[in-house]
Amino acid sequence: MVNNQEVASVLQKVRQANPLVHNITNVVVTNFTANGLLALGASPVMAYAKEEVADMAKIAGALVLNIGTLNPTEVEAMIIAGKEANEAGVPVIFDPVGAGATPYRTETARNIAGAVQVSVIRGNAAEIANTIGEAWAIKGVDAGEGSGDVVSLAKNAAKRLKTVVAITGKEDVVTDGNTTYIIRNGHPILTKVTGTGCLLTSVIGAFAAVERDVLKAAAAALVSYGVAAEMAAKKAGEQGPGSFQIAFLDALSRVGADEIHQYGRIEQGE
Ligand SMILES: Nc1ncnc2c1ncn2[C@@H]1O[C@H](COP(=O)(O)OP(=O)(O)OP(=O)(O)O)[C@@H](O)[C@H]1O
Ligand SMILES: Cc1ncsc1CCO
Ligand SMILES: [Mg+2]
Repeated sequence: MVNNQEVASVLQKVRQANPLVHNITNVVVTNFTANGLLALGASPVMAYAKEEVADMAKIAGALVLNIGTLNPTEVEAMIIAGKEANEAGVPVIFDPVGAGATPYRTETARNIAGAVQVSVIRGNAAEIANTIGEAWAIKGVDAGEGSGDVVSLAKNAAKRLKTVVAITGKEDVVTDGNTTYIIRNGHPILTKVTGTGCLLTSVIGAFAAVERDVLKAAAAALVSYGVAAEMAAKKAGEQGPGSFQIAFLDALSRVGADEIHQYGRIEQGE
């Protein structure tokens, strides 16, 4: 059972270990992702060339693959890096950005999930549904009243892909198919800053680099990230998304055991 105490302890391990996180990510969020990982206490690197991704991936603590602005050259590099990470026992975290939006994206998400053993896949409900080829009604995306559906979707995806699945939104659901946690942290203003989902995927990478129990690592990342967002929203949310983005980077560097114990809202689901 992952509780706030365990969340705080994995967060502390990230700060102590300063893990190297290799990101092959999209051009929109690159800088924000690097700064977010630095603020948290991890060590980001972006490397894309197929000539070097295998060498980088095998020395990293985690590899993050994100198809937000995909192209064939980059996808080829992602698969090379992913396979090398698998060989080296480096956890691979996958963000199927926009799966379902175009056939190329959907196919690529499925190809990557098939070719690489992914430790965690993180996306919104529509992206996860499209990655496993399940129909998904938009009205179920807001986890409010539809959270039961999100839980079943997450469990199905975990069983089909044999991986931990994190579906984020108003509430976050994370499951390995057997054990499920619901996290009720975060703030709606996160949806007004681009790349907050992508940075979260990389933050899961930092946590997975220091904690072998992948479900625990992912749950701890979701709680820490959501609590940091609440701290930032309190400080700067009223001023708007620009101030919030900066306050959020600050909060990622400040969030610690005290805040996790005070604000962390994680519970075990069915
Ligand atoms: N309505 C909401 N209330 C509180 N937190 C939210 C809400 N919507 C999203 N979040 C939080 O925002 C973060 C990003 O999740 P989201 O589901 O928006 O990712 P995403 O769709 O991949 O985003 P993007 O592609 O824009 O980066 C998560 O921490 C999630 O919990
Ligand atoms: C806006 C946007 N377009 C492709 S990726 C991206 C960043 C959010 O994932
Ligand atoms: Mg996203």
